Amino acid sequence: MTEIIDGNAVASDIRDELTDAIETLADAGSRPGLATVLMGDDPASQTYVNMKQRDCEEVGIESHHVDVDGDAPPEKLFDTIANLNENDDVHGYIVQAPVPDHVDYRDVIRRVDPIKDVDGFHPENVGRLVAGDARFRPCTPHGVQKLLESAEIDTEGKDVTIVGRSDIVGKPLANLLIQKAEDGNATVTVCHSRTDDLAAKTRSADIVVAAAGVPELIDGSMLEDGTVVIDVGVNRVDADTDKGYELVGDVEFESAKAKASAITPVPGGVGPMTRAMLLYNTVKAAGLQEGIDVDLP
Ligand SMILES: Nc1nc2c(c(=O)[nH]1)N[C@@H](CN(C=O)c1ccc(C(=O)N[C@@H](CCC(=O)O)C(=O)O)cc1)CN2
Repeated sequence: MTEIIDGNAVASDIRDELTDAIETLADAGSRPGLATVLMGDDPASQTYVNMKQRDCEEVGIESHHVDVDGDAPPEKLFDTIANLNENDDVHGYIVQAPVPDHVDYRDVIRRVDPIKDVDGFHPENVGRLVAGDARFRPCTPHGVQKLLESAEIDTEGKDVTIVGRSDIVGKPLANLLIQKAEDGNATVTVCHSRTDDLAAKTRSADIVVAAAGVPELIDGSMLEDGTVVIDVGVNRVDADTDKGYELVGDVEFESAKAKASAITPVPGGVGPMTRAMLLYNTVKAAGLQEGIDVDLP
């Protein structure tokens, strides 16, 4: 029987456990604050930002939000960032990606105070992660690690093929999984759009992480029996539904499930974990800035 790894359930457990840490902060007179910044009106980004705010409310994190006009000059976004860096009520914030084409996301990230960079994207935090001393693990890779742990899937000595080399998922996840750590010690192959014979790389893996942003790129014919399949993709494809689209992963679920020993669904797999780990990083940021020790799950 193939195990379906339930990201909604694991994320809910993490939110419950974070509540204790949030109480510790409250006892010491502090309430963690998270701000989301959205430039433009990308519908998927609006959904994610709304969900992040709802998650904050559920666990007792104060949420703030700033909308920046999609046609505004980059300086408008940089001013918003400067204000958030100075705002003591905001312990962490994220600038939702993607930003409009006329803004270079790297210019944005460099301006975020690294201690408030709860996405873990600032070069200082990337450097720390690569050096094995992560301050904030990026939310999706950390969520993938927590999902594997929840399903008791050990990465030690395993061959992991990551399909996708993004700064948000592929690169940081590869770095985390090769680390000398209980949730690392894997042998990692990172594939991308120029990889020759992708199927050979996925077939040779114990664990496949699909994070290419290409709907149903990986199907069962590309997997050996018993592979663990983690699907990071959340793609909106046109469909005859109320919303006019349906959510599809980077994995063709039914054929992959027939081969996999365990698999994450879309929706309800990695997505909710990305949001839960953002709450985790926010609580961690609040503890660091307030000088309060908090127990994190
Ligand atoms: N600043 C950032 N921008 C982006 C990140 C990020 O980590 N930081 N990651 C992705 C998108 N993402 C986070 O914002 C994200 C993706 C998916 C979900 C999610 O909960 N998905 C649900 C379905 C939601 C729906 O109904 O559409 C699921 O998979 O079950 C949350 C966050 C890009 N940008």
